[in-house]
Amino acid sequence: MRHYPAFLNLRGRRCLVVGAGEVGTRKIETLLSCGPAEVLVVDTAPPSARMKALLDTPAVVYNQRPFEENDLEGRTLVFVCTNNAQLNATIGTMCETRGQLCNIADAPTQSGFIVPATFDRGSLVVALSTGGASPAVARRIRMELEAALGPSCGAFVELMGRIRPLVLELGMPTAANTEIFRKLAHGPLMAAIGEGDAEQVRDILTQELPAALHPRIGEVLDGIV
Ligand SMILES: C[C@@]1(CC(=O)O)C2=NC(=C\c3[nH]c(c(CCC(=O)O)c3CC(=O)O)Cc3[nH]c(c(CC(=O)O)c3CCC(=O)O)/C=C3\N/C(=C\2)[C@@H](CCC(=O)O)[C@]3(C)CC(=O)O)/[C@H]1CCC(=O)O
Ligand SMILES: NC(=O)c1ccc[n+]([C@@H]2O[C@H](COP(=O)([O-])OP(=O)(O)OC[C@H]3O[C@@H](n4cnc5c(N)ncnc54)[C@H](O)[C@@H]3O)[C@@H](O)[C@H]2O)c1
Repeated sequence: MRHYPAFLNLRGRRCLVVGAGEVGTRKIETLLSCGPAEVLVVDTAPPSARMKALLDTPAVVYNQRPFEENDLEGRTLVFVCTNNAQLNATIGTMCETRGQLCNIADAPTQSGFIVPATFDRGSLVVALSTGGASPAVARRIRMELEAALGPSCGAFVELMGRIRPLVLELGMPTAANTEIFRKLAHGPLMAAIGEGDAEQVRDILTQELPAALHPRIGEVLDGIV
C-alpha cells in the first residue's frame, strides 16, 4: 500500500490532539506552525513544561479531562498520541467510521495518514516518508538532505515565487512561461544567490526575463541579494 503525498492548507481548520506527551506535543508544534483556527488538546494530565509554552498561542485550547467522542465533531485532522494503545485504537476506529483522517502514533498501518520527516528553507518544504517502515531512516535521510541543500535554496525559491506571477501576468503561452522558468530554475541563478553576487543575479534576470519585466528587477530582488 502506498500513501498519498499531499501538503495541507489548515488555515481556518480545527484539529484535535488526544495525548500531549512527547509525541503529541511535537505534532501540536508542527500544527501551530501552519496557522489552524484551533487545536483542541485533550489530556488527562496537566500540561508538561513544553506544552505549557504553547498555551499562550490563541489557537490552542487545552482540556484536562478524558476524551469524549464529541471532541471529534468538526475536526479536519485528528492525532491520537496517548500511551494507551487500546484508547488510541478505539479513537482510530471511531474516525474511520466517521470518515475522518486520524494519525495514530503507535499504529501506522491503522492510521488514516502518517506524518513525514520535514525541514524547510522558507517556502521550500521537503517532506519524506518511509511509509512507516523506519522512522529512524526517515530522520537520517532528512538530515542528509538538509545538509546537502545549502542555505541559498530558500532565497532562490522566494525570488522565483516573486517572479512567477509577474511573468504569468504577461499572458504569454504556457510553453514560453515554462521555458523561462526552467532556464532560471536550472541555470546559475541559485549559485549566484548563494555567493551573494548581486551583479550576476541582475545579469541573469536581465538575460532571461522578457524586456517588459526589466524595470521590476530591482523590486523583485529586494532583500534577496
Ligand atoms: C517523521 C517523524 C515525524 C513526527 O513524528 O513528528 C516520525 N517519526 C520521527 C522520528 C522517530 N520516531 C521514532 C523513532 C525511534 C526509532 C524507530 O523506532 O525507528 C524516531 C527516530 C529517532 O528519533 O531517531 C519512534 C516511532 N515512530 C513511530 C512509532 C510507532 C510505530 O511504528 O509503531 C515509533 C516507535 C515507538 C516505540 O518504539 O514505542 C511511528 C511513526 N513515526 C512517524 C514519523 C510516522 C512514519 C514516518 C516514516 O516512516 O517516514 C509514523 C509511522 C506515524 C506517525 O507519527 O505519523 C519523526 C522524524 C524526526 C526527524 O525528522 O528528525
Ligand atoms: N509517531 C511517533 O513518532 C512515535 C514516536 C515515539 C513513540 N510513539 C508512540 O506514541 C505514543 C506516545 O508516546 P509519548 O512518548 O508521547 O508518550 P508520553 O507518555 O510522553 O505521552 C502520553 C500522553 O498521553 C496522555 N494520556 C494517557 N492516557 C490518556 C487518556 N486516557 N486520555 C488523554 N490523554 C491520555 C498522558 O497524560 C501523556 O501526556 C506511545 O504509544 C509510543 O509508542 C510514536
